[in-house]
Amino acid sequence: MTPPILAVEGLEHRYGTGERSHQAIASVDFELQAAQAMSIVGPSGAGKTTLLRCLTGLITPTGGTVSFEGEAIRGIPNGIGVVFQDYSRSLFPWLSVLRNVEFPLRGGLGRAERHERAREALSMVGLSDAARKYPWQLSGGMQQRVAIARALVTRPRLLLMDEPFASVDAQTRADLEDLVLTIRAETDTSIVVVTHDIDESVYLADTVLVLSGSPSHVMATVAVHLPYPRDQVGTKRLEEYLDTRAKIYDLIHSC
Ligand SMILES: Nc1ncnc2c1ncn2[C@@H]1O[C@H](COP(=O)(O)OP(=O)(O)OP(=O)(O)O)[C@@H](O)[C@H]1O
Repeated sequence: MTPPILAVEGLEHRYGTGERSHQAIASVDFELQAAQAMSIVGPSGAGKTTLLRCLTGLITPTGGTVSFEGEAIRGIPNGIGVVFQDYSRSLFPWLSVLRNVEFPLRGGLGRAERHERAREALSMVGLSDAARKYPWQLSGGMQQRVAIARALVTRPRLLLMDEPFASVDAQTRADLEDLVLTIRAETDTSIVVVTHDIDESVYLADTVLVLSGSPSHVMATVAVHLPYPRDQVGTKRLEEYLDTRAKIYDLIHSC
């Protein structure tokens, strides 16, 4: 049987040691099957970013395991792409957009293939015309598209995103959410997105993992039974959308 793309078992994380240490995650378990999308929500300080960092291998959890395609992870595994909230700090201002997107391929492929893959990723995020520009010449939403292209350039099987659209305006945010749905439809990439936004959590995912307050555990795993393709107006009018949203809101506010 094919293992889940992501399996998290008994994950706990404590920052520091001794009296001044802080238990951020008490115990978290979940699985994500290939080609599925999951959102992670929870009250502020619940440990969402900590959890995502454990999934990327950037933090080694103090307990439990994270497995990617059946293998326990240590460090960022090949096959995972990551997008952070703060695009302005994650892009290199001295490199053109094309070179930023190519960056994860350095040392691997030949130059022509790197260019081709970067151009393909830029086309996927609708930025083919910006290849020669520099990040600081682009709007915030465009910079975040570049960050997404850079995460996609390695053709990851799993895309992890931490509050990816928290720093852009509402219209740009809606456009970027739709971009994520398009990427998923076109590439079958599995997705985990951490968000503060309950609407976004429902709109983007097949499952919403609701964390309790810190130190966190999983309060509920809510299935989202909304049809694809989704759209910002029609989907958000559906009764299933409104009910799921209300359920998650109640869960978070009962913490
Ligand atoms: N490097 C660190 N050292 C010590 N404590 C930390 C560290 N990073 C986070 N914490 C603490 O761990 C807890 C969880 O933080 P985390 O950022 O993961 O939560 P979050 O759910 O992402 O928060 P928010 O929704 O406000 O972004 C918080 O109490 C935070 O203060």
